[in-house]
Amino acid sequence: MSNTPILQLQEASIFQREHLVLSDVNVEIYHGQFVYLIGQTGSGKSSLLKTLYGDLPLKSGVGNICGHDLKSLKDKDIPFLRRKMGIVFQDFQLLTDRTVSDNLLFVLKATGWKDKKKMEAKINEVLEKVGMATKGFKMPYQLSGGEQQRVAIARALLNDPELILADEPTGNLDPGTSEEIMILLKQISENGRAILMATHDYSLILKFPNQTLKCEDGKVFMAVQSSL
Ligand SMILES: Nc1ncnc2c1ncn2[C@@H]1O[C@H](COP(=O)(O)OP(=O)(O)OP(=O)(O)O)[C@@H](O)[C@H]1O
Repeated sequence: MSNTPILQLQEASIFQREHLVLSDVNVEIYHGQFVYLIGQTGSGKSSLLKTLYGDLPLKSGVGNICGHDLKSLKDKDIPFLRRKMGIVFQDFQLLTDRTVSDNLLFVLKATGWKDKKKMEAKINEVLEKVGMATKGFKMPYQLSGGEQQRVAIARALLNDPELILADEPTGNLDPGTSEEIMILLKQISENGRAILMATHDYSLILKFPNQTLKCEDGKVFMAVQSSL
C-alpha cells in the first residue's frame, strides 16, 4: 500500500446548497483499500460521494482525491477528475438505445480515445474482467439487473481508475446477485484499486467484512463491526 492516500478529507464540511449535511469529516483511503459507507436514509452518504466526484462543491475543509484538490476544483477540471475514478450507481445508468459495447465505446470516445483497435481491445478487456465477454452485442434491456451492473462496473474500469466510488451498487439486486457483484468488486480492489461503497445492506458487510465509515448525526466516524 502506498503512503499517499488516494482520497483524503480533513475537517471537511459537506453541503447540499446552504444545508450543512456533514461536518468535520476526516477520511483517508489508500490504494487497494475497500471501505463501506453506511448510515440511515438522509444521513449524507450520497452527498459525501457527490462531493468526492465533483457534483457538489467542497466549501470548507481540505479534500484531495486522485491528485485533485477538491477545494479549487473548477467545472472544467471535473471531466479530468472523473477519468481517474470509476463511478457506479444503484440504477446502472446505461444508455438504453445502444448495445453494451457501444455503451463502453461512447465513454471511451467521450474521454478522448481515438484508436479504433485500442478501443476494441479495451472494451473486450473490461467485459472479460466482469464476466460479460460474450454479451457485448446485447442491448441493456436484454440483460438481468446483475448483468447490467456488471456492464456498469466494466464502464467504471475503462480508464483504469485508481478509485471506484459506488453508491449502493447492489441496491436493486437480489441477495444472490448482490453477492456476485461483491465478489467482483472485491477482486477489483485486490488488484490495487480503492473502493468506497455506500450501502444499506448489513448482511453484505457481515459476509464481506471491510473497514466501515458511518454517517450519523451530521458526522462520519469509523464503525466497529460488532456495533453495526
Ligand atoms: N438535491 C438536494 N437539495 C437539497 N437537499 C438535499 C438534496 N439531496 C439530498 N438533500 C438532503 O441532504 C441530506 C443528505 O441526503 P443524502 O442523499 O446525502 O443521504 P443518503 O445517506 O445518501 O440517503 P439515502 O440512503 O436515502 O440515499 C438529507 O437531509 C437530504 O434531504
